Amino acid sequence: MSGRGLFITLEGGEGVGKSTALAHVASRLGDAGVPLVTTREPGGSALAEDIREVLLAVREEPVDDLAELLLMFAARAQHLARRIRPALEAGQWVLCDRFTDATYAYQSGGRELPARWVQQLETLVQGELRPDCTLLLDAPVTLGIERARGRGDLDRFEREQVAFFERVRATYLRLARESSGRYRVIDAGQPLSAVRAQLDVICSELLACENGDRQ
Ligand SMILES: Nc1ncnc2c1ncn2[C@@H]1O[C@H](COP(=O)(O)OP(=O)(O)OP(=O)(O)O)[C@@H](O)[C@H]1O
Ligand SMILES: Cc1cn([C@H]2C[C@H](O)[C@@H](COP(=O)(O)O)O2)c(=O)[nH]c1=O
Repeated sequence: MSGRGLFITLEGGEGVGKSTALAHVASRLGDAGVPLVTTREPGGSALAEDIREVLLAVREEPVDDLAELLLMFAARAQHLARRIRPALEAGQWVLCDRFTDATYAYQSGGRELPARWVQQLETLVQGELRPDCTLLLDAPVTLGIERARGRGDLDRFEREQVAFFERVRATYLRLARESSGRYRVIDAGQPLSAVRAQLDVICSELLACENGDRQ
């Protein structure tokens, strides 16, 4: 494949099914012969995974909101330098579980930090790079929390109040309306078979676009 690979991100609140969806999309694209890197944020490189541990750990000392925002972007800078940019430049597709839209949703929406701080850091850390396509898995907050709780111990974010997650969800839905060309919203409250069917349609569209570009 020539040229830069596609950069696809998966977003959504807690427990909506992003990891499950990512595995399905990766398998569909892999079957179609797409050279693919799957990864996640915060994390995706050794150092960024260390920062993830720091961010998700439940601790006595309250975490300052600005410190949290800066740690998210520190992890992202490393992830971009070590994994995402090299893969895209080599023509591979990158499928990433969360990216900067999560920072808008959680640190600006959830924590209520100014969105312009996120924008400034986005420009500094990413330059022009933005996802080509973002799959937003959307479901009622209580459903996602129920699914997340079914998995056991809760991390520092999963322990937030319902009102926090309602702000996260509202921010994601606003981003999807404002960037409707890039976003595909999936009703993640449906049974897995229906979610998979929606994902299959999106994969076919992405593959058709990419094949069209190459002809
Ligand atoms: N559409 C669905 N219907 C029912 N259960 C689902 C559905 N999608 C995912 N699940 C289940 O819900 C749980 C959470 O799914 P998953 O880990 O994929 O969510 P996630 O969005 O990646 O969560 P988190 O962001 O909290 O890590 C898993 O047990 C998964 O099997
Ligand atoms: C990238 C990013 C993530 N978060 C939060 C959102 C989640 O609660 C955790 C990551 O864990 P998950 O397994 O993906 O659910 O981190 C955030 O607050 N801001 C971000 O930019």
